[in-house]
Amino acid sequence: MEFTKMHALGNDYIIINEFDGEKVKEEEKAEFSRKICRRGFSVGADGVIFIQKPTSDEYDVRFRIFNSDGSEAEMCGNGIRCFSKYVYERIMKKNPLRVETKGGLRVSEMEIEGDEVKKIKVYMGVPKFKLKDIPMVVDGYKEDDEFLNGELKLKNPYLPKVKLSVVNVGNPHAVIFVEDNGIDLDFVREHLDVIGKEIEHHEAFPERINVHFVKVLNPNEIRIVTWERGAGYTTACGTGTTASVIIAHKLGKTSNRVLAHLDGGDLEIEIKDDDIYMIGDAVMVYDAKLLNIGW
Ligand SMILES: N[C@@H](CCC[C@H](N)C(=O)O)C(=O)O
Repeated sequence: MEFTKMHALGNDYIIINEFDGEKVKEEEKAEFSRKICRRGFSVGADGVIFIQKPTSDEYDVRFRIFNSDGSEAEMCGNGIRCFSKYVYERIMKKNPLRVETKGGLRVSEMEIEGDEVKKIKVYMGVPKFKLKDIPMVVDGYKEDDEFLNGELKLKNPYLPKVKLSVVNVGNPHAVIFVEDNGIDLDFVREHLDVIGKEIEHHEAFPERINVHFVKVLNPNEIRIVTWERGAGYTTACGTGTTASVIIAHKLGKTSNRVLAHLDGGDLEIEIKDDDIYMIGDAVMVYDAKLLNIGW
């Protein structure tokens, strides 16, 4: 099977082109993704992206994303930039590109030089804040309530409780401002695999959650360290950056245009009235043929 390895800010994906036909059977996609993402034993990646024909005329193309643990996510910001570049350069010269995702319609507008996509601006849909839309279940809150800088009890020995905010931008995110929790990003890095994992799997989140630790540097810049649902630590998360800026803006911490500094590089988020845009690039690393998926 042929595949392409791509990344955006070090968040790396295996792209499988199924536009002209299925290459991995539907019932095998989860197991296939888990195996092929295993670093050292197989190709290794944070996830797998399948390019498919859309299910209705409303869209040009369909985006599917599986995390490295085999779970299917609704959306992926870095992934959709990789996907859009691949689709434009190799499948259809459509710009803007209307993409069907499990999280709803996303529109990619590409900056082109020659035949190459240099920059991608993605319309990120309408964020949802109600607990029923995350989903989140927590004592004292009703399903139509929002959870903004609310307190959640934890069981790990390093951080017994955390103030966090939640938003769904297609997929669910918990945003934690370090300055509101009396911690810094060095502390976060030291204990990320314990604290990140605990929040991802917390009983308050029946579908698990992506977790982002954010430091506001000034109204136009933030720093983020991410723990992803289904993938653990990653160098960057596009939907997570979008979620972090939406929450920071809603809490009055930042302006409507923010440059986010992530471990893998920088990403720009713009809020224009109710519309949210993510602006960044993507890199095609190599094309290859899979000989042995590993185990
Ligand atoms: N890295 C992604 C998000 C991938 C999906 C996520 N782990 C989830 O399960 O929701 C991004 O760039 O947005």
